[in-house]
Amino acid sequence: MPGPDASVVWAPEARTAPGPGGGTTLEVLRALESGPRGLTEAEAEARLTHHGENVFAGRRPASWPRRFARSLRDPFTAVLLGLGLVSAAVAAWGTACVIAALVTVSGVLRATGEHRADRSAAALRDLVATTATVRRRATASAPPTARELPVDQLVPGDVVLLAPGDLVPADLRLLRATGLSVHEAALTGESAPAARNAQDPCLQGGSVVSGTGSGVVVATGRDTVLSGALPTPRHRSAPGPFHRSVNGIAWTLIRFMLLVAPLVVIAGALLRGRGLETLPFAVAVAVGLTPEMLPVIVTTALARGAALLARDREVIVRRLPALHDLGAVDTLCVDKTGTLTQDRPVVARALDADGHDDPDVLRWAAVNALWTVHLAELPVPDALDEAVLDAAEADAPGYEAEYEGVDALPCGPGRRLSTAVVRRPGDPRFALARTHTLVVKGAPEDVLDRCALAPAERERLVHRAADLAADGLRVLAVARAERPACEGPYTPADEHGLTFAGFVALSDAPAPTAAEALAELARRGVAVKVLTGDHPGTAARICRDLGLHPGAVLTADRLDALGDAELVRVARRTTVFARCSPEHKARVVEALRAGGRTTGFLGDGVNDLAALHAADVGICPRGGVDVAREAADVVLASKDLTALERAIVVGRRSTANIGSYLRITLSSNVGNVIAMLVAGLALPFLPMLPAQVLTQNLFFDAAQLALAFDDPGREAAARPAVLRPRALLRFVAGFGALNAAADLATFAVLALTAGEGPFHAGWFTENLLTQAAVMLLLRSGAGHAPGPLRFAVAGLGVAGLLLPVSPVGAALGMAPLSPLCYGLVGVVLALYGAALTVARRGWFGPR
Ligand SMILES: Nc1ncnc2c1ncn2[C@@H]1O[C@H](COP(=O)(O)OP(=O)(O)OP(=O)(O)O)[C@@H](O)[C@H]1O
Repeated sequence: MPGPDASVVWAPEARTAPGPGGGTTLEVLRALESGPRGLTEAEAEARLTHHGENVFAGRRPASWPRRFARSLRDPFTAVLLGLGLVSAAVAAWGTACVIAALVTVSGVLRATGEHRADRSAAALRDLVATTATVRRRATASAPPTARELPVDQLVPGDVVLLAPGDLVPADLRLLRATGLSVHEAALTGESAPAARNAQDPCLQGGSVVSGTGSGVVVATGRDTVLSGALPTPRHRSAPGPFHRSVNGIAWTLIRFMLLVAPLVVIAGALLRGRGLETLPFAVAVAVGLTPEMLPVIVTTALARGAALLARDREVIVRRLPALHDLGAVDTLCVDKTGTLTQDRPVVARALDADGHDDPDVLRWAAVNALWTVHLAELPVPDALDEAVLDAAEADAPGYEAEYEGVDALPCGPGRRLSTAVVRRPGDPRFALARTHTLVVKGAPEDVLDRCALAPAERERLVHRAADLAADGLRVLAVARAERPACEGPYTPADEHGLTFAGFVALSDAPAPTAAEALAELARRGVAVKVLTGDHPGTAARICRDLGLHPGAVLTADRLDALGDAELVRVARRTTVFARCSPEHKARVVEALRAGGRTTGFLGDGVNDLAALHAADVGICPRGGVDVAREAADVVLASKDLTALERAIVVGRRSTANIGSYLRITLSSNVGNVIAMLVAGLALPFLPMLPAQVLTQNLFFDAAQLALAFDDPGREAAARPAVLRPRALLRFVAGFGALNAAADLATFAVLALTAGEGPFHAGWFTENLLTQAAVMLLLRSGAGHAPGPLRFAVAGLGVAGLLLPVSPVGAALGMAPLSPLCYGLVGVVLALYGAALTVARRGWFGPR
């Protein structure tokens, strides 16, 4: 039997298939002027200057002009531009110019906002920047040391060490590999991980699923295969809740606008015998409907929320829309270990098959832990192994010297046991003549399945494990087998016919803030589901201790028996899912989403990757493995539910402000449009000239930017916040009708008391003042409006009163109003304000 390094090969002469750095490994190293000991710091620095940073081409932030150009592709802007072209075609230059101004202002604001948001997001991303373990030397003669380095600092020739959960940071040629398997879905679309051996190429973008290895960097940055193959990083294909809502609203409005413009022209022609001269007015009416500031408000509100969360560095939002989606989350899936518990397990008992304390069981568990940690070269020992080793140091001293390791089969995604193959120390020349001992520890069901046991005895032991688990203990079964020493590496097929040794039970105390955070999440309408790899009994007990009613626990084997449709129903009412593999976690998340739940998933391991991708919002603690952090939309400073709950609140508040904007702008705009359509047909002249409509629109838009800075009040964070197109349209229909009534009353009053010029002025004033009132009364917040909002509302009012009597007003075709008209408009406004207050109470309830 070969020694511990049986599967480790460094074969410099071996030839490989073409790939990064063709030729033998030795040739590659020579060409790169490097070696297995890595570069010196000075060499690396010089290469960094020469090759530039190792930044993935698809991740470079877009430039400002590109962002501006992209903002023109937004559906609203496209419609505005279309309307501008129609105006220019009929030589309505005033309308065309104002539309051009609107498009430019909204595009500049949006591009600038996004640019700034992206810059600060990039700075935040740096806080969670992925690092690689690189082997470098201080000087040519110094010994190599492994250290963590931000991935962008890697250069060709660097020697990188790989471990489970690492992202392959650049294109590599592998020098060593121990049971290394790499997932390269981003490159190959292949969902199963592929085994990688020494000399193989290993491409940037892959993620290490299991095993360890080292490789020399052959290409970085733009030169990697991934940069050449994929211009943009892979992301979820289905739109998230945010895009679904915004798209729904946008398309309803666009359909309405496209209907309104021709309707105005046709109605004008049929009822008033007007010709194409109504077209600019029709265009202005359609423009009046457009919430063209929506992208700007969205970016500002979300960027502000994200900045707020990042201030104390507790939560980092990697994709702005994810903040909205976080506020929309109504179901949060978490694991148990490290989230509900502290992940500091301590051995509580070691028992034999009859339930008597037995230090021998601990000793075997420690032999297993010591040699799996050692031989599998795990970057950090698993917490369970560490606990076993700590306990054995005190209670079973001297176990380290009794055996030496031969091979190890560690735990991995979906594998709930570990095996160490050991032998008595001695002269390795006689190794073949002697025996090897397989020492296995792991989940009781999995270990007992591999033991030679009568069914009744197996059943008895399963129950004993369940009893321990019901006390909230984590339970590991320990077993072993003596085998004649053999050649070749051991495989899971060797794990059979074992002799059961006993159980090690470990306690893991609940996380101190978990109970409070769970209660707070429940109060805020978030259903928490626990998806754990652990025993159902342990999970249920921890949940109960934390005040989370576990109900009937669904174990993975029962989950497997359910069809997709059935799982949708069962997942909704189940709180704890136990013995989950990575696939089970992803399947549960998908079932919850299919059942209409907006689902967040908190996970930090390689095991969690599929579920992080499947969720509406993937959440990972900063200490999670690289691949999990890269897959996550939101990164937490620690695996802390309290910080997550705070982030949900901020997400909801941002959404509430976006909702305020949509409610206010749409109900006011729809009211205006209805009134203008009716008045346009009833009056011998156009109720407002196109330039007047567009000017008031410009003022209203500018003022509404302040809504991104509103305080939406406590109510806004009480329930999951989603922009629901239907509810919004109901609101807009009701409040739009009220607004139209106020406008029509103003028309009636002005038509009876004023000529065309004062009529326009009267309506302009009334319009801006009603809009100011709507901003104050229809916002989400109930308390005092914050400074920016008060300032914007006051500005709108002042513009409404002063502009018509100023030279600008005259240039726009307005003439001053008589005091009587002011008085009458004032009465209409007072009545509107009162009606709005009553209607608001009806909609929002008393506040
Ligand atoms: N180092 C280990 N040695 C032996 N068995 C292990 C080891 N680590 C985990 N296991 C077994 O695998 C099971 C699943 O582990 P996994 O890491 O998937 O989930 P977990 O840590 O128990 O729970 P959670 O999913 O809530 O984090 C454990 O309950 C345990 O039985």
